[in-house]
This record gives sequence, structure tokens and C-alpha cells, in this order.
Amino acid sequence: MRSLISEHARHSPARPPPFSGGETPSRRRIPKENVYSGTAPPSGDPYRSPSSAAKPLGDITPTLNRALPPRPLKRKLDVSPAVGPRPEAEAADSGVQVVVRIRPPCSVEGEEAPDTCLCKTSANSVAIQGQGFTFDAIADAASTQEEFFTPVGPPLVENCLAGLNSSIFTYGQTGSGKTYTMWGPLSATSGDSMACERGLAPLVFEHLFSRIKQEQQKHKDKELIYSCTCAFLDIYNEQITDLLDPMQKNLQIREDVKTACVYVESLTKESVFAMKDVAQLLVKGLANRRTESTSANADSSRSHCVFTCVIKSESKNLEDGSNSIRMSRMNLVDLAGSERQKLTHAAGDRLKEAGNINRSLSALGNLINILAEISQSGKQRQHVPYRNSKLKFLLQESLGGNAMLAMICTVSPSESCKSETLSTLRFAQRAKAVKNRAVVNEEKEDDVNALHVRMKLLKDNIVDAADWAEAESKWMALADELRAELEASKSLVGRLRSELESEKKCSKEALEAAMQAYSRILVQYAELEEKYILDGVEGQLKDTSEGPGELLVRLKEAEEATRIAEH
Ligand SMILES: Nc1ncnc2c1ncn2[C@@H]1O[C@H](COP(=O)(O)OP(=O)(O)OP(=O)(O)O)[C@@H](O)[C@H]1O
Repeated sequence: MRSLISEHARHSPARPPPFSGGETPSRRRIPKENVYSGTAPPSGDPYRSPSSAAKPLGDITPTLNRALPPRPLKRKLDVSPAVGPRPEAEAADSGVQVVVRIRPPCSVEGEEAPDTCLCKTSANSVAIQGQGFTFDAIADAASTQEEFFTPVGPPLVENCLAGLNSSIFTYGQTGSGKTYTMWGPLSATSGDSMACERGLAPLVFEHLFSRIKQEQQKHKDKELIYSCTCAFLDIYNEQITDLLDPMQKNLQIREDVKTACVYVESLTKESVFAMKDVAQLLVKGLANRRTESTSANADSSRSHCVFTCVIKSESKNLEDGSNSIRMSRMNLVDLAGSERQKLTHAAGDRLKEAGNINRSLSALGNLINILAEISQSGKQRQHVPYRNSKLKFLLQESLGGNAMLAMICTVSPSESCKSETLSTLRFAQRAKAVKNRAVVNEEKEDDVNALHVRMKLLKDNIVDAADWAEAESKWMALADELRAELEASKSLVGRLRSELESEKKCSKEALEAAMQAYSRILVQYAELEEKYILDGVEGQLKDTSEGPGELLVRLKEAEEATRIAEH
């Protein structure tokens, strides 16, 4: 039996890095390294997980705790390195791990003398109506919370510390034990009593803080810094409520366009440093979750509820003093239970709730079918429907994306729940076929520096572009002005040219007239010359009352007019 998310964890220890704010890495975040490999990391790796940390998921019954051999890696996934090639990066086998937990018979179903429909046939298989199902593990009705945690919780913690996003979902019919498995009774979480009944969540965080402490002690020289930030919400009738601040209702899911990270706007985020901080958040949030008494469960959860913890760590590289940052998101998702409305006799608000619950579970089932088909055929579908339900949209990273996923399917052994149990097992079977694409979310300082340099270049380009844009607009304005001036000049030139033309015409006519007059005068003058004998031309002509004197004056005038016209 392979551990839950565990091949990776067994070989890739917790590795801490710094926090840089808000959201977890998205599925499009560039993977720096994928820790899974069929071989162990080089010996002496200070981050190597203790071998005890991530045990294979074995038979959960107290008597048989056998480890099964690792599942073969069936398919390598595409991992493209962020900055520069990383030949050592290998894809993680991120198949969904499925564990079925059989709830003990309970009085609601009148099961004191249980008439069971379900039979555990081996550590990882069950049979119902002669039909067999095989999963990663089967926890029977005798398994305690601690026994259930041991194979499921530590691998989850190790993977988160190693920088892999990891999610656990509980799925099953109403009253089958999802809430019990995920949180346990509230009194157990608050530490009042029944510590042995604490569910996965408190046990996981107890383990997380103990592992963080261990790692920090073990790698003091690396100056490991961890930070954990939690949020808690529920989805009720397709509306998101902040369970840590229930006045915040109908919150919206947003997608960061740069990182493709999906987040809930205005959701309260609390830093946690120890188990007691988490316990407070769990108690507060669970008290705010909507529960109602139904015929199937006296304390039935009427909403899907999601507890998220972002774990970031920073460590120093002793050789070159550079830092590396790892970041992962842990989602603990307790789904509302499916119910047959005919059997539960739901009415009024309960009926509306049940309708919404069933609709969103059926949308989840359809998504799982599509993802299973993609994983099995290896063919990508053009459209995977994430946005038609809040649950799917919010948890898309966990469903077919960059996250390790474990699905805990709870079932009732009761004969009266046979058809729901069968339907849960079928869902579990399809979920088992889904492959996610988990990669370690890690950034090394070199990479960060390189990114800073790139960012600066881009910024400079943007500034240049902005300058250019400004200059361009100035140029455009200037060009417009010049164009207008040019137009004005053109029309002026046109006007002047036409004026010139007409003036020229006038001048030409005047010249011609003057020339004609001049020629005429010349002729007349020549005739006069012949008529009179001139002796001292000027005096003679002046003395003449009419004739040459007069003509001479006119001749001079004509000469002057000709000169002007020629110019
Ligand atoms: N493994 C278990 N051991 C002991 N008691 C259990 C176990 N599983 C469930 N129960 C009990 O069964 C009852 C129903 O369980 P629970 O509320 O967890 O069901 P659920 O699947 O969350 O239901 P719903 O979907 O209606 O919220 C509770 O009283 C719970 O304590």
C-alpha cells in the first residue's frame, strides 16, 4: 500500500522557507523542483524526512498494520521549470489517494443488531452485494481516531512541509461519519475531554507543530523560519461565509490574473504558532458552521466547510548564503452529506438545503468523472467545468491541479443505507482514477533575484514605453498642428498664386498695351525725325509746341511702364 501522498514525502523532507504574503502558489506557479522520485535523495541531505515520518498507508485495523508495496508510477506529469532548466526535477505521482472508513452501527439507524450490507475483504478492499472495490485502505468500524490518523495525517504534514499543496476531503452520505472523522467532537478539540476522539484536523496540526519544532532544532544552522496562516469558511446554499467572522457573508471568489490563484475576498486570516491557536480557530469556526437536526443525523452539517492553512518556510543555503522559500496550502474539506430526500423526509429550509447540497455534490461527481476520464485517456478536454459551483471553483487547485489529494469516503454499514453506500463507493472508485499535478512550490533566492532583474527590465521597458507613449502623443499633437498649418499655408499659397496669376495677367496686358504704344510712338517719332531737321535735338524738340516734344514725354512714359510691367 502506498502512503497517502507519501512516495514523495518519504524522500523529501520538510524544507522551510520565508513568507512573502497572502496566497499560496497557484497551479501555474512555476515549479522549481519536484521532490518525488523513485530514488532516495542524496545521503546527507539535511532536509531528508525521518523515515518514520511518512509511513505507508496500511491496514488501519488495530490488529493488522501491514504496509503495502509502493504503487508503481503510472504516468509522468509535465513539469516545466520556472527559471532555467532543472533537469533533476521530476514529476510527482499525484494520484488521488482514497481511503474508505466504515462507521460503526448507530442507534439512529436502529443498528444495535446491525444487518450489514458491507464487508471488508482485505486491508484495502470491501465487498457489497457481491461487488468488490479496492482502494488505498479500508478503515473498519473498529478503527479509532488515532489509528485512522496514523497513515493519513503524517504524510499530509510531510508533503506540506516539503512545499506540496495538499488536501483532504471527507465525502459520504449524511450521518456516515465525515464530521467525526475530520474534526471529531468539539469537546475533544477544545480539550475539555475525550482527547482520544479528536479528529484528523487537530491531530494533523499537533503533528505539524511538532515536526516544525523538530526541523528547526535539527537545522538550527539553516535559520529555518516557518509561518502558518489559517482561514475557515463554509459554503451554504452557494454562499460563502467566513466562519472566523460570521458577519462576513456572501463573500466572493476571485482569481488573481497574474498567478491564477483563486482566493476568497476579505476572508479572515489568522496566524497560528501552536496547537492551541488552531484549536481556538477550529472551535470558533465549527460553532459558527450551520448544523441542523435531521432524521438521519441529530447534528447534521448543512454546509461544505473548508479549513485552510498556508505554510511558508524560509531556509538559508550554507554554501552560498542564499535563501530558499517553500510554500504550500493545506485544505481540510468536510463536505455536506448527500441525502435521499424521500428517506429523510426533508421539508422547508431543510429541503432547500438538501437540494443545494445534492446539486453541488453532483457537480463535484461530474467533475471527478471528467478528471478521471482525462487521467485515464491522457487526452486534455477543452473545457473542464469549475465555475458552475462555488465548491469546485474554490477548490480547483485540489481537483485536478497542483495539489496532492486524499479522499476519505465514509460509509454506513447498515442494510438500509445500501444504495447510498454503493453510490459512495462508486464515487470513490472514480476519484481513485484522478491524477493531480502536484509540484513543490519552491523559490530559491537566485531565482528570486533573477526574477527581480527580469521584473526591473520589464518595468524599465514599461517606463520606456510610457515615455515613448508620451512622446508619441506629443509628436502626434505637433504633427496635427503642423498639418493644420500646412493646410493653411497651402490655401494661402493657392490664394496668392491666383492673385499673382490675375496680377500677372493685368501686368501682361499693360505691358502689351505699353509695347504697342511704344512701337506706335517709335514709328511716329521716326516720322517726325524725317519731317524736321533737328539741330540740338532736345532744344528743338522742346521748342516744338506739339509733335516731337510731346511725343518724347509719352515715349519716356511708355518706356517706364514697360520697365515696370517687365518686372
Ligand atoms: N467512526 C466513528 N466512530 C464512532 N462514532 C462515529 C463514527 N463515525 C460517526 N460517528 C457518529 O455518527 C454520528 C454521525 O456522524 P457525523 O455527524 O460525523 O456524520 P456526517 O457524515 O458528518 O453527517 P452530515 O453529513 O449529516 O453532517 C455522530 O454521532 C458521530 O459521533
